[in-house]
Amino acid sequence: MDKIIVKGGQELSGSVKVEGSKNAVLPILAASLLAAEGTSVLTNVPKLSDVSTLSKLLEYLGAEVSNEDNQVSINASSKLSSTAPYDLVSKMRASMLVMGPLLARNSECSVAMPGGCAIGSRPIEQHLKGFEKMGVEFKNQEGNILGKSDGRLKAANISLDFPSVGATQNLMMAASLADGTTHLENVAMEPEIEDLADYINSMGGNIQGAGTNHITIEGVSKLAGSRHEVIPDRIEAGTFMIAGAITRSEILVENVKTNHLTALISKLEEAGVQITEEGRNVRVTPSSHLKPITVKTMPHPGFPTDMQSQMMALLTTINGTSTITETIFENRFMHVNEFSHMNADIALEDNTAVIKGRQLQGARVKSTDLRAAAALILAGLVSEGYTVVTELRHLDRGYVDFHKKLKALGADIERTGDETAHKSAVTTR
Ligand SMILES: CC(=O)N[C@H]1[C@@H](OP(=O)(O)OP(=O)(O)OC[C@H]2O[C@@H](n3ccc(=O)[nH]c3=O)[C@H](O)[C@@H]2O)O[C@H](CO)[C@@H](O)[C@@H]1O
Ligand SMILES: C=C(OP(=O)(O)O)C(=O)O
Repeated sequence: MDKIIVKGGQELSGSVKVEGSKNAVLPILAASLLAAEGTSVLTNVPKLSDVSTLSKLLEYLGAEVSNEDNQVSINASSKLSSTAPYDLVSKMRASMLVMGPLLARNSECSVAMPGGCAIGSRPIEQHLKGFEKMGVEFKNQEGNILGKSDGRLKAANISLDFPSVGATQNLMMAASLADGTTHLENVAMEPEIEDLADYINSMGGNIQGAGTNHITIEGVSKLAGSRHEVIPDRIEAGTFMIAGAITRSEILVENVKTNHLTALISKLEEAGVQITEEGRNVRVTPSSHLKPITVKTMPHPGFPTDMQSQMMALLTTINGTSTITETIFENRFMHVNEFSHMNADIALEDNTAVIKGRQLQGARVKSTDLRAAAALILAGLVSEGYTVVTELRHLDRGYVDFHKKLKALGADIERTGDETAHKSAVTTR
């Protein structure tokens, strides 16, 4: 079994470069299906397992996809299949994002329901209700959602019950080829929504207001492939900022858009970490005595749920009592149990974690989701002794060469399938 072994206690130094954003590129890959002519060339694409999974799904649906270094080219000009099968959809929930493009191109889709996942049940009724307003009828058939409209989708006025990122993206994609002007209200305002709108507009679409809570989409009759550079990954950037903070080390994080990270930066500053913008880079300079803080996850521009577990890792090391309240996902505290194996003092009160800082101890822990994987590794950087982190398939969904980047910063970290050399030093459970 693949595992990462970290020996705690090393100071970090130097710089680390952030990749293109996973959560931006996944909807953009799905949106490439909207182009009935031409080839899209996406650059700054991170080499992640989620990108390969979605590329396979696009190929299954009939697109030609080629990958070279950090560039992916997609030609979706052939007639597309409308069926997204369970084995591909179940690997990654973002596969649901092909619904909008398929309904727009084919007036039908059949997408397997992937069910819940480790962080919650993650229903998609906001997507379906929006599509229904655009003229789609749905039925469930043996675990698949079948959607069908009578010809071209119709523009609609849709107000989401809450700002779902995926529903905003799916409806934006569908509306971009619909008949008329769609108004989407109470939508998500994440930077990845703006990046998707920029890509669709570069294909010939007409989307205004992305990044605000009201998006207007004038449907066009066709879209064509285009070239687009994916924005930097704000969550990977934030994860490395916490790597500097947790090790009390000064590091430079390269390729960061600080305006995508305002909530995280202000919480780090409140805790005593100095964040200095240097052109496209960010210098992280923690003070030696960090202070406890209160954090609450919120839709953007609030504190991102995807940084919650990494922030928890940091707070377990700060003297005093901090709290984190999770408001986005119903079950995104699975890592608390893993942190407690590392001697962390965390009590759960409903959706709030009360964290009292103390010295962490190395232990054998398992990644419970993608961000938890990174958070446990961060905790391992400052634990006494060795930490072994397993279930790395989660990490590989969202981080490119995570252990190599930390090693280059000075961490004592290996990734291996053989832990025998370290077994005696590691607390097993
Ligand atoms: C690939 C991608 O970009 N994933 C991100 C996206 O996920 P995703 O797009 O799935 O997140 P949503 O904003 O849709 O979901 C937020 C919450 O709303 C619930 N919900 C959502 C839709 C719906 O129809 N009904 C419903 O109840 C979900 O279960 C969840 O509890 O935004 C999340 C919130 O910032 C991030 O954590 C994920 O990293
Ligand atoms: C929850 C995440 O991703 P996904 O929505 O793809 O599961 C994440 O990136 O932290």
